[in-house]
Amino acid sequence: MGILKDGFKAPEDIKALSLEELYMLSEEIRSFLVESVSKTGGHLAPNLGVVELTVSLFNVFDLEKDKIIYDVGHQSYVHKILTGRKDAFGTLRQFEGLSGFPKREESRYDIFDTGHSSTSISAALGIARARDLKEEDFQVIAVIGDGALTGGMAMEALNDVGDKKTDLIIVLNDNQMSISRNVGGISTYLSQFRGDPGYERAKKEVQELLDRMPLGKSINKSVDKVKDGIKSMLLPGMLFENMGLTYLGPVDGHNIKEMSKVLKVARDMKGPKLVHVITKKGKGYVRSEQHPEMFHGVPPFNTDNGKAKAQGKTTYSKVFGTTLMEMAKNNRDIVAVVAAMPDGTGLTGFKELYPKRLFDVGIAEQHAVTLAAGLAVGGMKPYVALYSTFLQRAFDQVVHDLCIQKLPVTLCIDRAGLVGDDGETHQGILDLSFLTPIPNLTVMAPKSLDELKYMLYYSETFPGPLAIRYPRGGDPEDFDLPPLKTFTPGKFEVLAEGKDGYLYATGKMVQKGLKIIQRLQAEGLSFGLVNGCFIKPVDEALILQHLEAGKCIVTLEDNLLHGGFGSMVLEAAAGHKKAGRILPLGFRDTFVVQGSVEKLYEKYGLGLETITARIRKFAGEKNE
Ligand SMILES: Cc1ncc(C[n+]2csc(CCOP(=O)(O)OP(=O)(O)O)c2C)c(N)n1
Ligand SMILES: CC(=O)[C@@H](O)[C@H](O)COP(=O)(O)O
Ligand SMILES: [Mg+2]
Repeated sequence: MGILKDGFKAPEDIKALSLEELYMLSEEIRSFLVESVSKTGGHLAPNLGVVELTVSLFNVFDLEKDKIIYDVGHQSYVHKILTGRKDAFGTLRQFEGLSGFPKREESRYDIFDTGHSSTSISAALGIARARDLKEEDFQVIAVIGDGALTGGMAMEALNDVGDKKTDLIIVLNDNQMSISRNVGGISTYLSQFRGDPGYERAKKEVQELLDRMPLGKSINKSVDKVKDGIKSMLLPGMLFENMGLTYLGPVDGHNIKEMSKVLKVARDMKGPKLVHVITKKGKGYVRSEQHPEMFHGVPPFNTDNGKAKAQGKTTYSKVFGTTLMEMAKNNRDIVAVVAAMPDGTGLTGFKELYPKRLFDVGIAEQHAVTLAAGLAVGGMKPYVALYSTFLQRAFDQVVHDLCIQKLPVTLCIDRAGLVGDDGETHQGILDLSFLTPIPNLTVMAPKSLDELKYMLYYSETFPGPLAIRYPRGGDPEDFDLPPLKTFTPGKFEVLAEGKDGYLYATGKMVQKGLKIIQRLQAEGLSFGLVNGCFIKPVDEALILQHLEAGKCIVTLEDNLLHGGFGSMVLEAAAGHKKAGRILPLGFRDTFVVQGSVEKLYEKYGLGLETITARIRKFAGEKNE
């Protein structure tokens, strides 16, 4: 009889379970996760790794009052299962279904919405300080991975927490993995404490020796310094201790008894504490244990062989990676910078071929951009590959470090537009809005996979900061417009002429635009199609030419309207007497929820039918 299945009304019930039952429950959760995520897709390996850790947290803390904040939140599935949401897993990451991240709107047990990395300690600290000011009584726990700990925000928060001695528990889930293998000094530092028996013995002996040594009062100060130095080298967690936190661990995160013991110590101790937990990402399913990076986030897959159910097609990320490799062969100045996502951005091949010319900086988008600026000053030709949503972190670096100095860095903005399943936190619909106002920055978007290749070739000799944005996934098979091969800033590509008006589309919206003008044609409306390959600068001459000829213009983009492509076209036409004949189409002042991309276009008024109807109506309206 399964614990998860029968009469289990977690989270309160967990405390009534014996140790043996807690392990049984963990196994049931694990099987459920593999079965369920194999059908829906989702973040499997991160969750398999935190099963016992989460069960232990529920075993020790009182979820009716204590507050757990999950960093990134991609590992919150176990928490969701234990807080009454198991039956909703069939809808995971689908439209109107269960979110893949903690959502305050979804459950009172979800304390803080996450999705982007390294926010948990700051948020937890804020909640803890509010608690203290209001003289309330509950525990606050931030659960953060070793990857997320590399993010600047986490470091800023650690600096603060230790200084003010706020009561808080940080559970550091150390699995030596970000999405790929974790990188950097923090990761190396943490790995020293992993169960090397020689190290453990030496550490014990040194500790005993140090304990026997007299204290500073009776002996000169330099002995104390030597003692501290030796301690820093050999005692685990001295980095955190020196920052004012009490370090507890390392503890085996799959051992519920040990975990519960250490968590109780942390619970009952005052001040900021860091519990260092060692786990195995992907634990319990052989394929994800062997390839945690492949099972970090997965599409639906076959549990027998771990293979994805749908065929993988050529993606923009892949074209970016292979083109950059090809360019790098003949240009030794080309270097790539990536923030913990070499696989997602298509740079794995580049990393293997040119390990010295690929800088994976960890989850550190701000640093990535300024590092690239420095590389450019040093005479290199840097390409920074970031997802649109994560570039949001580095706005000031793009302004202050790239654009004021006009440095020839190319920002390769992946996952621009809708990404679908990850929802509000991950949709790439803001980049045009925050990039277009930045002086000295040129912004481009290819209409197809092939065109991305030529834009990258173009970027090689581009003299200043350049951003190229492209979407998640690839092109539909039936799209076969030839790529534009040469580019002039501020010059659009006219793909079809129209008698009644023009549809100006940018990026992959050109593909949709083609279908729309064909539909309009069938209804007797003649609309031309323009590829807005430059979002900044726009083709002012063409815009004015069309307006002067009495044509209406409809713009189409997968970005917010404010500050986006349509906004740029409107601005170019501002003051012109026919400026009223422009209809901008995109996302209007909204965050876009989770769901399949096509479903979301429908919901937000950008489905084929809706756009066609809107253009029909607009074209039918009289000129002022
Ligand atoms: C600001 C930001 N950059 C990048 C990502 C993409 N991302 C999601 S999870 C992850 C790895 C996190 O590693 P870790 O915190 O150790 O968690 P694990 O998956 O190992 O459990 C990355 C890079 C993100 N969510 N937010
Ligand atoms: C949680 C997170 O931020 C990433 O794992 C993200 O979900 C990856 O998205 P892609 O699947 O588009 O690479
Ligand atoms: Mg990790």
